[in-house]
Amino acid sequence: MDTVISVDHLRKTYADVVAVDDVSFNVHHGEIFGILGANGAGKTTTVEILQGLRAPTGGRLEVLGLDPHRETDRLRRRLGAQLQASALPDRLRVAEAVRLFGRLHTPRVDVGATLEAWGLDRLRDRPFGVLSGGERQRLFVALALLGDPDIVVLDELTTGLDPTARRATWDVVRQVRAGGTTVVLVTHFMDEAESLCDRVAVMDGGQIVACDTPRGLTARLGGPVTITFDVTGRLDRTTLLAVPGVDSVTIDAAQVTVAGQSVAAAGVAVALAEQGIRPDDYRTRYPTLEDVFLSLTGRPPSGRNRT
Ligand SMILES: Nc1ncnc2c1ncn2[C@@H]1O[C@H](COP(=O)(O)OP(=O)(O)OP(=O)(O)O)[C@@H](O)[C@H]1O
Repeated sequence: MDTVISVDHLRKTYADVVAVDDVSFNVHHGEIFGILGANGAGKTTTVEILQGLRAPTGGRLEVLGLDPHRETDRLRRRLGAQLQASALPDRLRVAEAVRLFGRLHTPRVDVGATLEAWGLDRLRDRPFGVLSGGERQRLFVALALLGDPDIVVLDELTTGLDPTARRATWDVVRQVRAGGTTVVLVTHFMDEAESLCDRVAVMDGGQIVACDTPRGLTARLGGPVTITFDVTGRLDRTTLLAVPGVDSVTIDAAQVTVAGQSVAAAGVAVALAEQGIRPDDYRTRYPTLEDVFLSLTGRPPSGRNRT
């Protein structure tokens, strides 16, 4: 597995504020690597250092074998970053934006092919100022990908988008990965990290408190699977307790709650069927990244945007 970014004991202070505190991680070629955390966790500072926009106070880092602080110009050709909304004038048309930013790259950018690749051709004559939030983000991703960089950094790409536009933007990010570009995705949305990222670094108070695949994080830290259902007839509690992976069975009037490891989910359904019980409102709740965040930081995430 090729490492394209390596960060080792990175530290960044602003006067008495420790924004990034002894952070280490690697990003592999071709993955979507998420940096997840609440406001002020140190995410943006970390990715700004990766792009050479800020100097680290301490630690070592390499991006595509380059030192971002000392070899910024060489890195800029290989690392794309998303613009802020304020970077484009409202009257600039979509095709003009692609043409304008395309001039910064060699070889020349094929404007028509770029518009088509990102589903922007029907918007080509529309001024930036009238684009919807999702259309703007699609344009920003297209601009960040001009020049075919090896890595792209996307920071809070879906903030303020409605559920449909968010999902469409996720598809655009998957399209970026499918094209072979490594994505570093900064987000404070748990569901975004969970469904989009191959691996996630959870940041809190300037530190990385966990780094793994979303599934690895939830399996390790997310707590038990919970199965709830309603029954009207008699239920043999001991049979359910004997199901492999079941830790507890609680019966409260007609509602039954079973907690256990993920392996228990199928076993409980089978045990009920064997008892001839047809439960109502049968629900299985698997741990989510939100549970992981809670267990790591002791508080719920600030970025709630479940869809
Ligand atoms: N230029 C600066 N001067 C002083 N403190 C700063 C500066 N930039 C960031 N900070 C502080 O560093 C900490 C980390 O900020 P950072 O922007 O990296 O967090 P973040 O995780 O990206 O947050 P958000 O999701 O709100 O953007 C915060 O406490 C912030 O106030």
